[in-house]
Amino acid sequence: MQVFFSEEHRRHFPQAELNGGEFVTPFERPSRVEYVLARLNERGFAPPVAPGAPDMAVVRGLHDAGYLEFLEAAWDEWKAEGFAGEIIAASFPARRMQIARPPRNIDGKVGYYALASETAMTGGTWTAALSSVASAQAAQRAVASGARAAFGLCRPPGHHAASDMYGGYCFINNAAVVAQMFRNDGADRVAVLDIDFHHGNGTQDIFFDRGDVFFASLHGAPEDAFPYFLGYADEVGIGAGEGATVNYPMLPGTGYAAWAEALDAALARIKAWGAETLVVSLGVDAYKDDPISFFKLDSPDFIDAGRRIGRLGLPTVFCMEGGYAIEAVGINTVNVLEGFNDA
Ligand SMILES: NCCCNCCCCCS
Ligand SMILES: [Zn+2]
Repeated sequence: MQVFFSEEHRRHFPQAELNGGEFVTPFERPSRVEYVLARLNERGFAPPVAPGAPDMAVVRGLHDAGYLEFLEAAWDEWKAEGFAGEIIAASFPARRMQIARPPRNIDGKVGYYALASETAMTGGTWTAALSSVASAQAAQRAVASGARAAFGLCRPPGHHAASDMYGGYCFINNAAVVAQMFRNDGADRVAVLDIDFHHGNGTQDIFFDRGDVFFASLHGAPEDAFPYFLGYADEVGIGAGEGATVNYPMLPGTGYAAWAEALDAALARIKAWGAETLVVSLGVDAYKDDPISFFKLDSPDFIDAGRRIGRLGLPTVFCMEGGYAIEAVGINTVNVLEGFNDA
């Protein structure tokens, strides 16, 4: 399985994340991918290939133009406003306010486009996000050219990014871009399976009213887990998309047996729906020692999960999402890939 990865991810490393009223070292940090790279090498994967420039046409087809302009210009505008720190959202369009009118002021614009305050942006975030989606796109092209599967070692992740929202460490929705590329290549039905601990609110939102891309997510129940405000089991899609979204929210302490039941249910739905290609939002923060999650999967469970996904028998692109138990993120991520390869 070919891996695609860009060193440009390093341009995104905020100095702080707001967590529990403190500024801490961001959980989503560059060393995460170093552990994945080391494990890939240890397990004999071919050296990762650096992607070329991103194909912005498909990115623009999924993300709002104003949002992309905001992401690209934010740092300069933030600095021009005289702010000394990194970009952190502080004012949000809350209930019964004007939620569809972006302010002119950059502080207001940041809050308009952000879904949470934990995700800081720096002068290198935009470039890093472009390199991340370029890795995902290169993985899609490898599969579109005949490979059974490929892995976009994407950093920053993407599944929380909606067409016009960033947060949860995400800016451009890599998995959604890959799904759209499969559609553009002629696949009538594409499925996205999100096994990250956190609900892929951005991916769901992008495809919620579409009947050509199926979205299935296993995640911490929104009552208890970020992103909190999406991911309920009664969210099934609207309009042409009705029946093309399925959510499996699960409670704190969920172990692999129950999680695997949800995985099998999701895989059965994807198969019954008639998906021709599969995109996996590969987060491994369902791991028992993950610092910001509450499931209890152990490392061998990720091998079995990969095997179950592989048995679906679909051309598959894996996009790296979360996983914050830094010492284990490499083992757990590569375990999924190896389980898939063994299927
Ligand atoms: N400060 C702890 C809350 C975490 N909030 C963002 C989580 C994003 C996960 C991305 S996979
Ligand atoms: Zn996550």
